[in-house]
Amino acid sequence: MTRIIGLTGGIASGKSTVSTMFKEAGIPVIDTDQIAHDLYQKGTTVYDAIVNHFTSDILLTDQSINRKKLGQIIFANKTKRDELNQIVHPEVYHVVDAEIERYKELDEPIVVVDIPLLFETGYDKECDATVVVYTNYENQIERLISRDQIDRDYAAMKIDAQLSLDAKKEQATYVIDNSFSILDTKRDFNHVLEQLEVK
Ligand SMILES: CC(C)(COP(=O)(O)OP(=O)(O)OC[C@H]1O[C@@H](n2cnc3c(N)ncnc32)[C@H](O)[C@@H]1O)[C@@H](O)C(=O)NCCC(=O)NCCS
Ligand SMILES: Nc1ncnc2c1ncn2[C@@H]1O[C@H](COP(=O)(O)OP(=O)(O)OP(=O)(O)O)[C@@H](O)[C@H]1O
Repeated sequence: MTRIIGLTGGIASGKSTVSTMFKEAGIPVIDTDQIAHDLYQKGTTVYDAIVNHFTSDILLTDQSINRKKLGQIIFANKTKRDELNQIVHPEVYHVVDAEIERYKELDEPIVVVDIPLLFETGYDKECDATVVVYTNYENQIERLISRDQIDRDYAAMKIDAQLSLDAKKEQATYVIDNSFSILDTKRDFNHVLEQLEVK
């Protein structure tokens, strides 16, 4: 029986940091950001649907999708964000479901699905347990500013595009606090592995 663990957090809370820890523990991770990224390649139905909806204004000179510009559009406008989500999410979850079936055929004991919008899309209902990577709002802002080289207002806009981290924490089976050092986070992570009885 393959157990499905939904991994989420807030933007820049540390999902990828914890996702790497699962991989280092030998646990397969399905990364929905990466799946969405791959679906954006020129020639896919998602690429065509996005260009059709948002026009070629969101293309770079090499005809690839200008992720930065698309981000600026959708993080500032909920209607456009919902429209992009309606184009992308069904295709992402189609790939996720196929990946999970493959792991079930391999009789993999546990699979982690890294989904930024786990609760927003209701995919937590498909999981046997959920893990929320938590940090405080100020940390999220600071990390976004330094990682994405954006200003405070845009960082706040990106954070506000999701359910609050406190709300996600409330719904989580397990919470990993990623507010301090990576060593502290690793301690929380190892505790979650024990709870999941991963040998
Ligand atoms: C807006 C886009 C172009 C920005 O691309 P960029 O390379 O700058 O960021 P990346 O894809 O790595 O996402 C970074 C983080 O942004 C947040 N985020 C991404 N999409 C969304 C969204 N639709 N709503 C809320 N937060 C989002 C997540 O926390 C994600 O981890 C891209 O995120 C996108 O296409 N999003 C729509 C598809 C989606 O919802 N992806 C999330 C996983 S299914
Ligand atoms: N404990 C920590 N202390 C300091 N910086 C951290 C910590 N954890 C993560 N970071 C940094 O914060 C940024 C966000 O981390 P990470 O990419 O893991 O978050 P994420 O939730 O996957 O982000 P996104 O939602 O954008 O995919 C990165 O630049 C990372 O190096």
